[in-house]
Amino acid sequence: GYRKIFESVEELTEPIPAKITGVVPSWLGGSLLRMGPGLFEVGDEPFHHMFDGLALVHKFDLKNGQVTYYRKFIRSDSYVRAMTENRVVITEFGTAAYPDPCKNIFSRFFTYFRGAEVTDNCLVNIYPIGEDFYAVTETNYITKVDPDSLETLKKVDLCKYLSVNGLTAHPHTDTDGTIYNIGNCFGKNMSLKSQVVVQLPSSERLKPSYIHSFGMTDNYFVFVEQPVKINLLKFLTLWNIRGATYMDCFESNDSMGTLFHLTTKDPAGYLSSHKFRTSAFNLFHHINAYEDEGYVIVDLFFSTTLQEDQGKNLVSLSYTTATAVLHSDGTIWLEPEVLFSGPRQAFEFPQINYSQYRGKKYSFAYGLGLTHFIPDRIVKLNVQTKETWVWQEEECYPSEPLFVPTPGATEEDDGVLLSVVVKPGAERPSFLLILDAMKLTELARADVNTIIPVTLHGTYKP
Ligand SMILES: CCCCCCCCCCCCCCCC(=O)OC/C=C(C)/C=C/C=C(C)/C=C/C1=C(C)CCCC1(C)C
Ligand SMILES: [Fe+2]
Repeated sequence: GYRKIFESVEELTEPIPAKITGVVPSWLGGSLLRMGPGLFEVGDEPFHHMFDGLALVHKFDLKNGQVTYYRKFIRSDSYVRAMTENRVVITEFGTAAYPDPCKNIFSRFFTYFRGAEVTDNCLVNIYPIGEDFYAVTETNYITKVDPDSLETLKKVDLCKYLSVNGLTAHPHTDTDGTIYNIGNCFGKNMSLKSQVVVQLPSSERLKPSYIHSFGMTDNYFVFVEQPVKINLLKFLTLWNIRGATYMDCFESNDSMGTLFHLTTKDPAGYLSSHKFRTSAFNLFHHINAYEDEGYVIVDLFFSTTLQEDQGKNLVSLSYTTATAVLHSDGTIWLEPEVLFSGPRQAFEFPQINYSQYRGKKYSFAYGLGLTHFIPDRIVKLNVQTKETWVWQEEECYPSEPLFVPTPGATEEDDGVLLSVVVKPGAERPSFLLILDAMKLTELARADVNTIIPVTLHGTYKP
């Protein structure tokens, strides 16, 4: 059944009404916007990686207890040119584009020397910058989208404002509206066209680490330099080679372990003089980070083999078994406290009550539970007590749950969780699920008569 969420669909010409079961809270008025792949092949050419399909933006509108669903393909260059030429024209993360066989040898020769084009297939996330909404991937191209009509408005090249080769799809928004993000700059000079708060030299100059997200507290940024590396020499040489993709430039450094960098957030940002290290792990998503009693606590999802280290533990916080041991070479070795783990089980795509608890001491993380990489449940985790709650239903494939607080709420988990669930065998095979975030019980579902392919991340626009 889960294969259905990786199959191509058509966009809609107008919003379709959903059939409501249960009661949608009367205060819940707004739009849930989500991004994901929607076309998994072009003509007879398949995309080879599950996150390569062409970007589809989805919207559930909630108003007066009623719900509608709408979706449109983003008119990125990746999409428009694929539709025009009926083949994959721009190389995606794990899918190579081949030169047009109809072009003569001279124009193929010039395409070769112009280099391959960087993808603008913004399927990973959609978030607001001021009043506007941008669909993003991890390259320098972001795409402005009308959140009402879902029309593609314009492609923006961030290289015009910043010296970055790419940046994460997970920026942080501060209480004053400032948006912080982290990107890789492969050249030496950072441009001053936008404010650079802090620069972190890569521990291997020609092999920066892959970064998918970062942590932010009131005063610090947390950057985890993981052993998943982008080999720049491979990147430069492979780029023009037939059949090569971004994925081919990735490699693993088996000896470096993982480095934590702590930097201050003020405009004269500086790096902590301590080097924090731990065993090798692979990281996509930070959950939250905060300061407490002079410590910075960092919660994240990762996969690793844990080690124990001997020495005096510098952590005296009463509520954690995480340790930090000072070594004679001046580095501090970190060992985590495990909040959740299970064989073949993952807890990923984390969300919190972001507007009120980002960077603050908090209790609740919500996420997608996966079994063997198949998303099959929604999980709530109390990161202080390790208590968990689960929502699960037979043959159902949910998406990352977004937390929306009840207006005027005083409790951290007073609100709802919104998740797009696909139930392939059902008469109406997808629904927007609205859960009570406290108990993880169902308040309502809004069934639609179309399959909704996998979505990665999104935003709730009140
Ligand atoms: C929702 C359920 C899905 C089920 C799948 C199971 C997943 C298992 C859990 C894993 C954790 C989730 C990870 C999510 C990762 C994600 O969002 O992936 C999407 C990322 C994309 C499409 C990244 C694209 C990055 C590109 C094109 C980067 C290009 C670059 C380089 C590699 C080096 C040079 C710079 C540049 C051009 C930026
Ligand atoms: Fe992500």
